[in-house]
Amino acid sequence: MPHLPPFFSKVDELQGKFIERLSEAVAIPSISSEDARRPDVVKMGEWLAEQIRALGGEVELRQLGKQPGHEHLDLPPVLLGRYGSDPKKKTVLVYGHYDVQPAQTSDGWATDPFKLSIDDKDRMFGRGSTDDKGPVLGWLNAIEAHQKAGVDIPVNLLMCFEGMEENGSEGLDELIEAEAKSFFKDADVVCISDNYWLGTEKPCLTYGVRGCNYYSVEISGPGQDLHSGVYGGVTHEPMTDLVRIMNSLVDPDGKILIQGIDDLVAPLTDEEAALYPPIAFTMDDLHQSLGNQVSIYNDKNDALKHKMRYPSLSLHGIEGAFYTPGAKTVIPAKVIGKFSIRTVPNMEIDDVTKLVQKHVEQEFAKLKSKNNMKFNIVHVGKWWVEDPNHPNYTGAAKAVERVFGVKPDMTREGGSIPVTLTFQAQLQKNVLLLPMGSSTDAAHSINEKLDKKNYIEGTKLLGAYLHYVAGELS
Ligand SMILES: C[C@H](N)C(=O)N[C@@H](Cc1c[nH]cn1)C(=O)O
Ligand SMILES: [Zn+2]
Ligand SMILES: [Zn+2]
Repeated sequence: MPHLPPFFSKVDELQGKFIERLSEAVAIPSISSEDARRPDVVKMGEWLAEQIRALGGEVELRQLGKQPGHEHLDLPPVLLGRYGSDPKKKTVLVYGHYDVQPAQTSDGWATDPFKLSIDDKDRMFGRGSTDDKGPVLGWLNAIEAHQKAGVDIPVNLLMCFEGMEENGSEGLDELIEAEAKSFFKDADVVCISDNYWLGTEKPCLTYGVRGCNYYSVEISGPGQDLHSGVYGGVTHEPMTDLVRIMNSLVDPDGKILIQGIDDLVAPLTDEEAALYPPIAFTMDDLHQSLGNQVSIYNDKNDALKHKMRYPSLSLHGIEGAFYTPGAKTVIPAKVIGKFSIRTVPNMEIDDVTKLVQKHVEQEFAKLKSKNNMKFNIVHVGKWWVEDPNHPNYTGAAKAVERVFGVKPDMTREGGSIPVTLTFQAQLQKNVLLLPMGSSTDAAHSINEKLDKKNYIEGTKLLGAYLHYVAGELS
């Protein structure tokens, strides 16, 4: 691969510009789950489109109409881009997302979440730095470094960047289905950079994700919030009901308490169990990324299995609860509890939902409360597992070895990327997850960051992958 050294040198030379590009992106608070931020999500899509056009790519911002259930809101557009259309070359479809999770300084951030701040260890802090603005910009950086180094990109690139990934990817499945035989028809393989290494030193290739079924339980009763001194003891309290229901879902050791859920999980075979011990992952890696020694399991292999191949149930929050500092003596009139289940093979979305709904209804009935309970499905997305012996993976493994000098670990991601399954099913093409960020990046959390090294070497990796996958596919 004689073209790679000049490309790598150009990436190093341009790193200041690439960091500036990330800094501009982080400054746009494109939070897809907050209605008031929707204009910023749109602005982010437009900014990205301009960046790609400036590099010579063709871009369409495809409008998706109104957001189901929020008809006052337009969905952010999906960016469909193309760079190169040489019929002699193979075509790689890359996907990423330009929306981010919510963030406020008051959540506990050490710096402004929407201002990229670089510390003395070259850690670049900012919402979206690792999830997923850094990796998305990695593709653009790779194009620019090729151009400026005078190195031809050996594949055509199709780009699909969405603005609703953190909010259920609304509208995307329909778009992919509609465009499978038109915009996406030339794709030979799919590559997604939107997950994380298991530790901080060793890259990985990821061939599976867990699904995510997200639910809410709404309990309402009194006509308005009440004074707990005047009405405490004489009314059924929505919060008391809700806390009981939420408490019934999962135990402190992470065991899901909903009857029938465990029966849906594919049994662990000896062959699969043998995959975990060789993975370069230690309990120290886990504790470092958790920020404390609070792991449920003491054994690395148990921890890996519960990250990758067993389901989990997490309690996320209670809307309507009194949560600010102080001691307000209120009885909230309506509260909405939110929780999700990360699903794994062979859990079908609807089977899980039926069990969860039945459980919640039974638990509420046990309370004999006069309040009202509503169970809602917020969004769902299925798990995905891919064949890691495909040229898409062998090409990526060679790129990792070239850039990092090690063979990658083969992992399954505990998080969810709903579009993986849609691409696999609709395009019938192999899908690869090629992460840029590390386990300590704190995606979705306060102080999210991307290490400068991961961003710059990750840009080299994405570029090198295009060369190696072209070789493997030809
Ligand atoms: C792994 C990916 N970067 C990610 O963060 N995905 C989200 C997707 C999601 C599902 N429900 C809401 N967002 C995740 O795993 O939480
Ligand atoms: Zn995310
Ligand atoms: Zn993401």
